[in-house]
Amino acid sequence: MTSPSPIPDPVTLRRSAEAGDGQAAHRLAVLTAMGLGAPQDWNAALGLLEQAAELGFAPAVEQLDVLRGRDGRIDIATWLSSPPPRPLATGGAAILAIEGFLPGAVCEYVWRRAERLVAPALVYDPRTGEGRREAVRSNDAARFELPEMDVVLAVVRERIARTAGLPVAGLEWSQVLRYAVGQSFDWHVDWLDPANPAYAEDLRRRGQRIATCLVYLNDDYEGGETAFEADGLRWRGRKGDALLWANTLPDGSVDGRTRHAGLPPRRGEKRVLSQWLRGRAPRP
Ligand SMILES: O=C(O)CCC(=O)C(=O)O
Ligand SMILES: [Fe+2]
Repeated sequence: MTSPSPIPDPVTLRRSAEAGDGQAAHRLAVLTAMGLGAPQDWNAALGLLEQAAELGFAPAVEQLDVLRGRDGRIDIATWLSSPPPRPLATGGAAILAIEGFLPGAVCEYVWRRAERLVAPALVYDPRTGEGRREAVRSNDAARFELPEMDVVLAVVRERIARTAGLPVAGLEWSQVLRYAVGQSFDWHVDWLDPANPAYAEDLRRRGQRIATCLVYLNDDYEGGETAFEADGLRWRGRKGDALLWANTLPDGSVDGRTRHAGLPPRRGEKRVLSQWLRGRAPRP
């Protein structure tokens, strides 16, 4: 699940950045965008990203290219707001589609970042606190923990949090899932079973996984829908569309109708960003 990655010291990073270290400027931009170890400040984060690019740190140049509009400016207010969600008919479960959630260039960027990190997807084992391989998931996954984070991903996470109306500090590390033909994510729920004592400590510390957001990074495949028990719903987005659903009911209890699966593509490769959202920031 989310092993704590130590937060680098912002003071040391700033010193290194001032001494001409572009990578340090980029790390500081990420922390500032995420509000980790430093107050969250998007304008300061973008300034640091520009500094990193000027210092020759190539990943910063690539991110600025993704974020800049035609006029060369970065409109952060627009980046952090999303098109309105549309409820899908699902017999009461809160499952929303958001068409055009991310521009195609961001989908391509996220996949370029994920491509080098994907490995067989693991299932969380509460006994060990680690992931283990299981037949339920035959797909591959990449997880962006803090050392892998960048400013574009921080923008995407903030946009997801704001759309869901949940604090960004409650987001787990973002993952990208890749399904080759025939690979699937079998029927499952995303919430942690409160009746299973093995999850008690995680639930106390981090709270329930109350929402899930998927962003479809491509659409040149056949099959591969996300299927829900609720209403027999089967949905797949176009490139850049998102699916957002609540795993819990308004009273906080888990919603069994949100059982779902990532069905196998029949042709082509499916790529999706998967974001699990807790309802609050972790406690110590
Ligand atoms: O890929 C899909 O359609 C489903 C993914 C999923 O269930 C998850 O990430 O929790
Ligand atoms: Fe899921």
